[in-house]
Amino acid sequence: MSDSSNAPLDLAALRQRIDTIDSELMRLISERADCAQQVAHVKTADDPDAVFYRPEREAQVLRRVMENNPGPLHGEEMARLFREIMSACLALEKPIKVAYLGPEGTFTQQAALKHFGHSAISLPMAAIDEVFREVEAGAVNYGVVPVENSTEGVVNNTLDSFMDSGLHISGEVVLRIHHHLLMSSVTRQDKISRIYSHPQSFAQCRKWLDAHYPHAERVAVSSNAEAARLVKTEWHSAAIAGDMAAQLYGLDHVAEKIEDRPDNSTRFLIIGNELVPPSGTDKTSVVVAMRNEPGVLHDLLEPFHRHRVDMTRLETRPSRTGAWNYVFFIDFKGHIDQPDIASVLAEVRGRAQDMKVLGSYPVGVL
Ligand SMILES: C=C(O[C@@H]1C=C(C(=O)O)C=C[C@H]1O)C(=O)O
Repeated sequence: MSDSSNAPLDLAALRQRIDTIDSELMRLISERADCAQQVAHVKTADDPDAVFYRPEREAQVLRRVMENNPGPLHGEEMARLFREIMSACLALEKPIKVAYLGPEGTFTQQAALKHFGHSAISLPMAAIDEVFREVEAGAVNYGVVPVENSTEGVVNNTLDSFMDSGLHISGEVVLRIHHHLLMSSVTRQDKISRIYSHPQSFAQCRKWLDAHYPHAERVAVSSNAEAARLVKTEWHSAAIAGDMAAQLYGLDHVAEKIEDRPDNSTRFLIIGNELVPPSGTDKTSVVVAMRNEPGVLHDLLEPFHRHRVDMTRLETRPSRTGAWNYVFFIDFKGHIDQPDIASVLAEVRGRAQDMKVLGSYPVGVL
């Protein structure tokens, strides 16, 4: 390495090796795409209306990639590459159509692309219930909606939409949420007196704002992407939004990663029409209605405890109909096809006024 006269020769040799590897990679990816196409033909031979996309199979592929990854690339990075290869392979048959809580540039769009890859067609919707409606109407294959944030808690609109819907959960995706203070080319950085953002983002950056912009007016808008759009024309305004919105509207960073908690993350759900077979590492979500009587919470939780089922979340929502007094949203590890899970659910159903399985789905891989 000390002999610098060798460097150009080494560089040329290395580049030649990379070119050879790329050709081989291309041949292998094409062979894989050809295989995936053949799988699609097998599926349609059995059933002309077969869905090509298989969430449980994709989760297995990605888990295998992460387990077998030899490095030096990080496992998640390698899985992201395979995520895109699978997405492109699937799109050869028919690109998957996904509705998400818009507008363009939201974290929900970022979650949709993280889950389905960039070959999916993603369509922005104005509200969470519109995402549900679009999937129910069959206009899209899947929907993506936020369900909980590690700092701010549950997204009530999403839980409420499940109460009225027959849709199932077919997946989850967790996204690290980084907020930035952004300005446009017309903003005068020393004169920022108004900051636009979504109320959840303001809440997630409250301490930072109190410390750095205590006197700026905080204007709540319907999404971070909308906030980013607004600052394009206002010289005294800035926006709090994420990378996607910053890129979409060509904004510059005044300050990066201003969220109060470094582990700030949001969990999104994928909603669709089908129940998903087991992938090996799954989660189940149910909604249970109980009478408003003493001891109901204990009655509800006791079977989970006795069967040693690992509960990952419990949310309570007030019922919106007279018949449902208390509504609990419960997430736990396992799949409804497993006998132990089936017996817990049978017991819970016996104690509840009503119970609906929202879905069993692969634990988020990426
Ligand atoms: C190829 C298949 O169909 C689709 C494509 C996949 C892939 O490219 O690996 C995986 C699952 C499906 O979404 C399959 O079911 O195996």
